[in-house]
Amino acid sequence: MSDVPAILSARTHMQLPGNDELIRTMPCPSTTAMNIERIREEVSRILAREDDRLLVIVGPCSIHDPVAALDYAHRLSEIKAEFEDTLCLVMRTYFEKPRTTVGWKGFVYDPNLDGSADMLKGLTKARELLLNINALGLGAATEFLCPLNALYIADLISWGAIGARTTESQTHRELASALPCPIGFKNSTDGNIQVAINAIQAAQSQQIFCTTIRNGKFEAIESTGNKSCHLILRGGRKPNYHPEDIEQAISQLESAALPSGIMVDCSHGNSQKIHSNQVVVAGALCEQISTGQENISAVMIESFLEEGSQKIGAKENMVYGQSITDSCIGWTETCQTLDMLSEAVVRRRSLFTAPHNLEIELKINAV
Ligand SMILES: O=C[C@H](O)[C@H](O)COP(=O)(O)O
Ligand SMILES: C=C(OP(=O)(O)O)C(=O)O
Repeated sequence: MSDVPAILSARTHMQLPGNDELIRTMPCPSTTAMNIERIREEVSRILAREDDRLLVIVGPCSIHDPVAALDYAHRLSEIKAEFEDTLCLVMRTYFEKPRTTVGWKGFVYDPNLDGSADMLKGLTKARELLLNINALGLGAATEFLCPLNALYIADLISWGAIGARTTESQTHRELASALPCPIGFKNSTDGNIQVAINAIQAAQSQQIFCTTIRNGKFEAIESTGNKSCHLILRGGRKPNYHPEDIEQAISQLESAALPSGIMVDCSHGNSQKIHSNQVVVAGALCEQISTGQENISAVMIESFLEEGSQKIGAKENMVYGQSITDSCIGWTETCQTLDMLSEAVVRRRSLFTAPHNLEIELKINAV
């Protein structure tokens, strides 16, 4: 007979190691840790508008196949240097998916895609993939959804999101207040941006909350407060990437005395979940950036090797490098979109620097 009182109506699915135990067996090498720290600082500076480049969080809607994800990471790291002067590229590596009702909850929950829910494998393979991606010198971005799962990977993340469905959650704001990387809060699914602004204020503050970080034991911890938090406009009932939406967001941020560097998500409510619309949204952002909109500091793009999406099916029938959650733009459109964003940054820069030959700068960047 168990001496533990029945607290939850649940039974053990599988035992998991503590986060510190997994990290001890799969440590982050010190050179990688230093690089992650450097990328976090770069990202923070861009969001604080101390660096006029654009942060671009780009990659699949979700990770489901680590081989295809690493393949994508190789491609991204190869073109990263080309854009270094205008764009800071960080790869989306989303291992957990928030669901409107139910559905596949992501790689850490179900890496075999068959409902067997081998979370030990999911957490281990997620960490392995992050170590491999970071070893390429490429930063990784993720959505922090389960506050406990976060503890297994947060040391390998350069930028994190709190999603539209959890921005209003106190638990997530507490977690964000302790996370070691810049965090973006999305507006809610109906388009309310005030909840994200409230979240930024909460996450910037010191918070005391319960978690486990050592030997699987729980403790109350006191966070420092995360000063590098920002707003993500992801659209809602209607898109919110137009100039008047950006102005409205700036005014609400300024009223709350918060820094006004904004990320715009080209997908989700802004694309109305039609992947090709992401290019249209990016084009509209480029128009604003080129004409001097300085508050657009970052964009998010859902992109994978192949455009579109597919349903989970028999392994042999699945398309390599295609999303199994929201549909993504493909690699060719991704490169074209990055070119367009880069050019917009050059044009914006030219508006704020001493007169010079813009055409020459654009040519130099294109080489
Ligand atoms: O980004 C992915 C999805 O938009 C998010 O997980 C919600 O998906 P769902 O509405 O299909 O559950
Ligand atoms: C789920 C996501 O976004 P949102 O929270 O905006 O729906 C996402 O970026 O994968």
